[in-house]
Amino acid sequence: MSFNSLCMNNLWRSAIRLSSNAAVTSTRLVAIRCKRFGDKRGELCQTRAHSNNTQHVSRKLVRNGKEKKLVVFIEGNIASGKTTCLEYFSKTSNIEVLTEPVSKWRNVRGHNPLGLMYQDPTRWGITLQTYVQLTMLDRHLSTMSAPVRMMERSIYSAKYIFVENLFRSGKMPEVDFAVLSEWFEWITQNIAIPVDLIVYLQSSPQTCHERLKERCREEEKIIPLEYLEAIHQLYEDWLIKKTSFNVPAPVLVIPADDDLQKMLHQYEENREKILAGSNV
Ligand SMILES: Nc1ncnc2c1ncn2[C@@H]1O[C@H](COP(=O)(O)OP(=O)(O)O)[C@@H](O)[C@H]1O
Ligand SMILES: Nc1ccn([C@H]2C[C@H](O)[C@@H](COP(=O)(O)O)O2)c(=O)n1
Repeated sequence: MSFNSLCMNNLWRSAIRLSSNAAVTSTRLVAIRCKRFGDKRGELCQTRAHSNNTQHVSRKLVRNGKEKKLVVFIEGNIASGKTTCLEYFSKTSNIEVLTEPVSKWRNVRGHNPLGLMYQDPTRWGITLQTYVQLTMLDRHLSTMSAPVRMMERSIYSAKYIFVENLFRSGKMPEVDFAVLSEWFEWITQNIAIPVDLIVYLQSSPQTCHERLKERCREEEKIIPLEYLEAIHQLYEDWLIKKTSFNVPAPVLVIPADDDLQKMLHQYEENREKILAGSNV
């Protein structure tokens, strides 16, 4: 038996010994280690780590006949209505909602990297995006407290949309982009980021601009329509055309230009699909 196989066997054995309460955390740790050992069988590792009664069913895991937890990312442009959507679903029992940690981005030990980035993206883009990457990873790896997790954006959109936009628009130096890319690649190659479905709130940049002005977040007052158009295009290429970057889960598109009442109706219509982690 090779050294790697020996280590993998020991890891599985110790993971199975862990209590079921620690299942999510242990799955994560084992998945991380599987990747570190160059093992491509991340899903198999997860299955074995859960328990002897675990079986793998399509993209989901079931344990003792019960469905494993489901993770849904809510993606979309700035002010497209992601937080409002999450607030709506947070009223449902059994759904855990994680909003973006914007308050951290506005205040890290008394500094405001979000505000600094909008004032001078070339100087502070790397600072904000490094912190976004860390705080999003922390969100992804936190222990789930409900069967369904709905999470605002992801480490993927941070890189594929926001970092990419800074770089393409000439506002991020090549060296900063290279360092962030190395970090991102290391993280995504070594750590399993659970996701079952991406819900894309597809709104026009004009609608977002109106809503952004209405929300009136101090740091965002200087955002022009062109910025939202660039973010929109990157989202479309990633999640609709699927021509730019890897899409880590099926995508459910919800048109998001309608007024609040109609949007709530649409969320209700899509509730079953979302809770099933399905885009059909
Ligand atoms: N369907 C809607 N129609 C009109 N205004 C909306 C709608 N959804 C959200 N808003 C408002 O638009 C602003 C941005 O919404 P928010 O949910 O914070 O967006 P995001 O989280 O995507 O940035 C908020 O002031 C919110 O009250
Ligand atoms: N990787 C990221 C993620 C978000 N931002 C900015 C965009 C907004 O000003 C703010 C929060 O976004 P919202 O939830 O309102 O869509 O953070 C960024 O610059 N980089």
